[in-house]
Amino acid sequence: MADIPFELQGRRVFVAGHRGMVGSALVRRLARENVELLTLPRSEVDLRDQTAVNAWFARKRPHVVFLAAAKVGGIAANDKLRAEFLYDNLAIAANVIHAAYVGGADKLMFLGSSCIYPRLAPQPLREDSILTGPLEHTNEPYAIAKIAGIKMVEAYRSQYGADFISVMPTNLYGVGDNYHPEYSHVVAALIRRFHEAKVSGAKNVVVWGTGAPRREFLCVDDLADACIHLMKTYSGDEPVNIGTGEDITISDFARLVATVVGYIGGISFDPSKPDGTPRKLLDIEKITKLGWRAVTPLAEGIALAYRAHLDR
Ligand SMILES: NC(=O)C1=CN([C@@H]2O[C@H](COP(=O)(O)OP(=O)(O)OC[C@H]3O[C@@H](n4cnc5c(N)ncnc54)[C@H](OP(=O)(O)O)[C@@H]3O)[C@@H](O)[C@H]2O)C=CC1
Ligand SMILES: C[C@H]1O[C@H](OP(=O)(O)OP(=O)(O)OC[C@H]2O[C@@H](n3cnc4c(=O)[nH]c(N)nc43)[C@H](O)[C@@H]2O)[C@@H](O)[C@@H](O)C1=O
Repeated sequence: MADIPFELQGRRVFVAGHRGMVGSALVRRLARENVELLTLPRSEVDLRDQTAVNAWFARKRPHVVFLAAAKVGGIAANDKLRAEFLYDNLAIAANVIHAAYVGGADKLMFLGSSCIYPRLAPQPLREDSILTGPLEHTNEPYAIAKIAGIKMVEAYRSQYGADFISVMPTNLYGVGDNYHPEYSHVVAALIRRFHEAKVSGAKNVVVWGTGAPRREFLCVDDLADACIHLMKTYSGDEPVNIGTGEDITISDFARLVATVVGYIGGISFDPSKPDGTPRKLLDIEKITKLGWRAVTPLAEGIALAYRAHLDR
């Protein structure tokens, strides 16, 4: 088992998914760590391809792996592309975790998600509530694949003594988010919709669902900082939640985004669209005790994400 604190300096660090929102934030944050960064475009190796993944790991032998590659999307993408969310995420997790073990990586971090917890688990969601009840239907395939990744990490730790860990980020937003009109998460969807309404002078913007669900939102640059902190300081079986410890209803959140964007028209709700999990607030006691907390206030983070969206 590696010593704590774990040194990143001078090591070959592979960020899987470096072009994504999380992976690119990790690359920005790692620029302060004096590491040898390894990245791998999907055009070169599709991480679902076991043979290609094994060959790449055998050649490059990364010391450290951040597994931030995944098939990712908002509630509609998860609900409609159920086969892809299950297959892609199972294959990516299985291939990368196993290849990191065979290739002798010193440490690996697997990124799960707050949606792995049971739909009606007690709030705030503690790490030990995993597998204590039924999952939310809209993202069950994604959650099952992520739970398989978490269990691989646990099993490779216990059987092989590999220093692999899992983290559970809450809902993320920020630079590099996906603004697909149907398949994005709520933050990007609302930034885009309110901006387009402001520009066109539309009188109303429709927000999906009832507006009643509660979500916790974390800026991706805070998440990247938490991942580096945990890579250096945490080595344990249980996943670690990464969040702010605060949540907000979707209706209040929609008003906040409208204010940040400068949209002054009406807002209505479409209850024919799914609400998803009623509430997802992470218990952050563990990461707080490990010495980390989020620093970006929500309104400030949304303003930052909006500016980045306009600059694209
Ligand atoms: N966004 C969120 O709100 C949350 C995200 N997470 C987790 O964080 C991680 C990153 O998410 P995020 O950055 O938002 O997602 P993105 O969709 O922004 O990025 C995903 C990355 O994975 C890569 N990828 C996907 N499939 C493959 C494949 N078959 N082969 C190679 N590369 C692939 C993509 O490559 P390409 O650029 O070529 O498409 C992209 O770089 C995921 O594990 C996700 O579960 C957890 C909680 C919340
Ligand atoms: C990160 C997490 O992301 C997914 O879960 P989710 O938390 O439900 O994510 P979401 O951002 O898509 O929605 C949050 C809430 O917001 C409401 N909502 C309103 N209006 C829009 C809207 O326009 N788009 C979207 N997407 N949602 C909207 C929406 O109805 C829901 O009540 C998981 O599938 C899973 O993949 C996962 O890990």
